[in-house]
Amino acid sequence: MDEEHAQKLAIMKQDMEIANAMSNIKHKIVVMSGKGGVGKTTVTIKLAEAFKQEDYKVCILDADLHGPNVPKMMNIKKADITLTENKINPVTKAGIGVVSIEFFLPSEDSPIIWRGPRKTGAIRQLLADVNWDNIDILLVDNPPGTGDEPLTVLQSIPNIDGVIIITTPHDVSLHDVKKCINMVKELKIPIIGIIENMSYIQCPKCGEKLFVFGKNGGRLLAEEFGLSLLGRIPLDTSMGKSKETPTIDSSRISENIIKNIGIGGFK
Ligand SMILES: Nc1ncnc2c1ncn2[C@@H]1O[C@H](COP(=O)(O)OP(=O)(O)OP(=O)(O)O)[C@@H](O)[C@H]1O
Repeated sequence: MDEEHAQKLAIMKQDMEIANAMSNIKHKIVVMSGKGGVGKTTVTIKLAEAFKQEDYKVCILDADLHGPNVPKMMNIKKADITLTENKINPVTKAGIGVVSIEFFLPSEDSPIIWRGPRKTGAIRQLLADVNWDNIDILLVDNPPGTGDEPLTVLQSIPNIDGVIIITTPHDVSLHDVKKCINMVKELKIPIIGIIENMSYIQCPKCGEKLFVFGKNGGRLLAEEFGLSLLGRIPLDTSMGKSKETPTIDSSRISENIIKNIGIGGFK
């Protein structure tokens, strides 16, 4: 057998291992953005909390190898990794399961200096080697953009229910997110909808909404692609050192997602 053939066989074998490992997850949702810093991780965590509030068993996969921020934002200081039948168990925090590459780095400041194949290999190995049992909703925090790692996530996870696209009203974010939408469309994966983060600032005194980064960008984007705008999240101006994530009410958005992908009837 030549090397190319052997490689193809190894990929097929791993595909089967991934499909098998993930077969009991009821719903798989991937959260994506065109560029970094728009609040993808924040929204992922807030959605997980909202789903948990509704008694769904939720797990987050932090697939962002270069900036695995989920543990920090969820205040997971030291993750004690346990195994069941040689599979990694998600670390549970506040009733939410978390799997992050950061758990396997020597320290939280250790960078990943790997080239493409090693990174995609690490993502696929995590998918195959985690104990994904007993999960109603898996939320995947995908790295930003349309490169190797987000593509690996989309191509390796079988039967993704859909992708949630995060943007801010800034022109650059709206511009970059279009590429992301087109990539998901090309892969024929459903898009659940768009969430516009940092949409406006609400005056604490009079309640007036100030659209400092532009108005209606998310809505126009949704219209252009025939997608639904799942919600708009204001900028929390009280973000500071005292808290890891902004105060956001994402319950309405999670309800929209549940409606859009027909989750319900199980818990
Ligand atoms: N609605 C909001 N109000 C205030 N601050 C916010 C809001 N959303 C996100 N942030 C803050 O913006 C910063 C970037 O958010 P986050 O890390 O979630 O973005 P990201 O898209 O996941 O970034 P990356 O992909 O580059 O890791 C964080 O400090 C986060 O607390």
